[in-house]
Amino acid sequence: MPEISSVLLVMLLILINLFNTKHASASVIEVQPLIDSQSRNIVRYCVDPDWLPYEAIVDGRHTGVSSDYLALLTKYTGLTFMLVPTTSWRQSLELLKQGRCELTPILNQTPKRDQYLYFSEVFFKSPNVLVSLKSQPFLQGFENIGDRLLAIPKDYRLVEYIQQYYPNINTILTNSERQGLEKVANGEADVFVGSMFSVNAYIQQQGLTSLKIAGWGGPEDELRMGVIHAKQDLLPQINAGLAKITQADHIAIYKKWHNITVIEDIDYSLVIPVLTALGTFILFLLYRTISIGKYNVHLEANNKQLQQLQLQLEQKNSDLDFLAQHDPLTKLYNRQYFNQTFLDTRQAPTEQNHHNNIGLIIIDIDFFKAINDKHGHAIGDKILVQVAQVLQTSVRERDVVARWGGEEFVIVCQHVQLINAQELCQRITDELTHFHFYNDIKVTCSYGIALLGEGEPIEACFERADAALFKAKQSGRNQYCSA
Ligand SMILES: Nc1nc2c(ncn2[C@@H]2O[C@H](COP(=O)(O)OP(=O)(O)OP(=O)(O)O)[C@@H](O)[C@H]2O)c(=O)[nH]1
Repeated sequence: MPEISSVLLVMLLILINLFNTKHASASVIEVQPLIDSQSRNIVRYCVDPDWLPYEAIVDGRHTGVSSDYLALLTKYTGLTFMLVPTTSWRQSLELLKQGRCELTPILNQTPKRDQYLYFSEVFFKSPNVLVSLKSQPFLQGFENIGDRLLAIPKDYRLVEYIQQYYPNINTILTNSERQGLEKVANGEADVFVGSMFSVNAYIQQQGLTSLKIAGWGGPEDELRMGVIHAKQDLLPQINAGLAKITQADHIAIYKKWHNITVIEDIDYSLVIPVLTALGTFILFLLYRTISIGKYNVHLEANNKQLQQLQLQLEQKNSDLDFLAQHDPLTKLYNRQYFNQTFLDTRQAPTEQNHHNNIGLIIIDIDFFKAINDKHGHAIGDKILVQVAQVLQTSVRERDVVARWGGEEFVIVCQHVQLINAQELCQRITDELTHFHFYNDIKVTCSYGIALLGEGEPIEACFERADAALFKAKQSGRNQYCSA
């Protein structure tokens, strides 16, 4: 992760640098038009058009460190500086030699240049550095260059320096610092020597990240302004102006143009494993997401199935509950329900039962065997169902009708007197008379009535009702008897 962060940091620094450079290029010295070429206040000057951050010509305008210093000199000397545009440093030097330029604002002093220029005091210093591919060892200085091919911009002070002090070094002259650096990056030269500030700027602008600073390159640059011999009278004014430049001004210019940033090459040996690991992790996440998605679909289907099974189970349970308490043929309560509810002998008769005035009616279909015999058992079943309907519709809502077994039924009435139970039996008899049974079969019933006595067990009451039924049968059927 630190590697990724440093890559991002370097990208950020490059962007900042580009912004600064662009911003800076807008900071140009405004050159006043030449009104009177003989005027003492107008100084024509030439620059290196391609030597950022020291100086350059961008869109026909002078920019860079020397541009800012000339702006200060304009303020402190009253001189007006007018740029004579050139396309190369060599051309600028030629124009200076010819007197068509009177000043150049930033350069090193050399014996050759002394022949046609006078130099101001030093106002800017910068070390020179050796630049090589990262694969090269650290060279420390010119002593360790050996057989390597050294690129130097032509007409730069360093050419004279190398020729004088290291004549055995193999050199190749380039048109500019930019071209020299590109030759090293391309492998056409092994080492380049140039000013640290401008080297750094070019490496960043061109993205030459395969290069590194491999050592110091000779004496540091001591940069001055140069005026042609014919204009030597300008020199005191210029030195006086330079002397007025405050430390704060120097630092401001230095900060504005000096942004040395060591550009780290992307370490692909680390980036590739990191990307591979990241890719693997993303693939794993993808696989996991797909698997979970499939599992969820499967789970959802299972849940639906489970819900359906649960519904079926609830239905079955409900059916079972119903069957446990009801007669499957007539759907009336069955004998088990009746016993559990009314005839549980373990329960003593309660006060509640007595207060409720419970009446029991046992009902038995007359001559049902003959119906079965004559019309068949299936019709017999249908008759049982129809009798059950008649009983159910004849009772009040709170009365309970149950099939006791065979062709026998029981009705449990609450809050009844004997007369009410007898009326109920009569009502049922009337209903049966008018009811249209299958095959126009005539159906009658006999009834045994008993009211629950005070303190009497329900069981005993039931036996009395049964005895009353027997009596009704004995008395000719189709009638009720009370016990
Ligand atoms: N179809 C049908 N017949 C049943 C069912 N349960 C009992 N039976 C019949 O009911 C008849 C009862 O006959 P019996 O006990 O002799 O009584 P009965 O013929 O009704 O005569 P009485 O009660 O004396 O009037 C028998 O033939 C049983 O087979 C049933 O669920 N369906």
